Amino acid sequence: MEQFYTIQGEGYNTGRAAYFIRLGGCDVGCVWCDVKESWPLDAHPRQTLTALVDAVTEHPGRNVVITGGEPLMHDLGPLTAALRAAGCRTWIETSGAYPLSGSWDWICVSPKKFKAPLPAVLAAAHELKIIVFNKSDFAWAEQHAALVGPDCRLYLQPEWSKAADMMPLLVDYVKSNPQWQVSLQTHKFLDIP
Ligand SMILES: C[S@@+](CC[C@H](N)C(=O)[O-])C[C@H]1O[C@@H](n2cnc3c(N)ncnc32)[C@H](O)[C@@H]1O
Ligand SMILES: Nc1nc2[nH]cc(C(=O)O)c2c(=O)[nH]1
Ligand code: SF4
Ligand SMILES: [Mg+2]
Repeated sequence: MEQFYTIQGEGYNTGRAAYFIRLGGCDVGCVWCDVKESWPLDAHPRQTLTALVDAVTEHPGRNVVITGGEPLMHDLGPLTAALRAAGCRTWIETSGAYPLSGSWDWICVSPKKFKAPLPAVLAAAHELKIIVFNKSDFAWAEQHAALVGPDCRLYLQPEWSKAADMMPLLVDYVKSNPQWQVSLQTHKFLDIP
């Protein structure tokens, strides 16, 4: 759908330069999704792997984030193999609702109520990023934290439109439950893609 070289705004890799490849297609249906234009599967132009990798390597950064839409609706084996062959690190942003494909250096799973994450994807996560939209989401976050591996990093990220209301609760929650960290969508404050 789109591609851009920017700074990873969220989660564990916040602040690192990264090339983003946003793949079209998502049927998860989050009411608050900040990229609903990505939902149609076939509305976006197709590109060859060679063209994509060439575009990535025009920039000095070698971190590549595959996002969407829901990127795991596609078989990501060929894309991640081509990126790794070009010396890139492969990172994914996924809801976990579809089976894992591809080879990954960093897997961020952000599970959704609208379409449950698969246990195997949660088990493979390096990072669990829960979007906090209302106060019931803390208990929901703990249910998912029980399903990830022992070394998985745990993040609570406010839903953008509710951030002002939820931040005080989120701060108190992390102070009381320090296994969790706060993640903010810092690119939105920086006004970059
Ligand atoms: C647009 S999604 C694409 C990847 C994948 N479909 C997913 O949901 O993880 C990228 C990240 O943005 C988060 N996100 C989407 N809309 C948001 C919003 N309104 N506020 C905060 N985070 C949001 C998602 O939870 C996910 O972690
Ligand atoms: N800068 C920046 N960081 C991000 N981290 C996750 C994003 C996404 O939409 O997947 C995103 C994004 O859209 N922009
Ligand atoms: S799973 Fe991701 S892309 Fe799909 S609707 Fe939810 S936030 Fe948007
Ligand atoms: Mg985004």
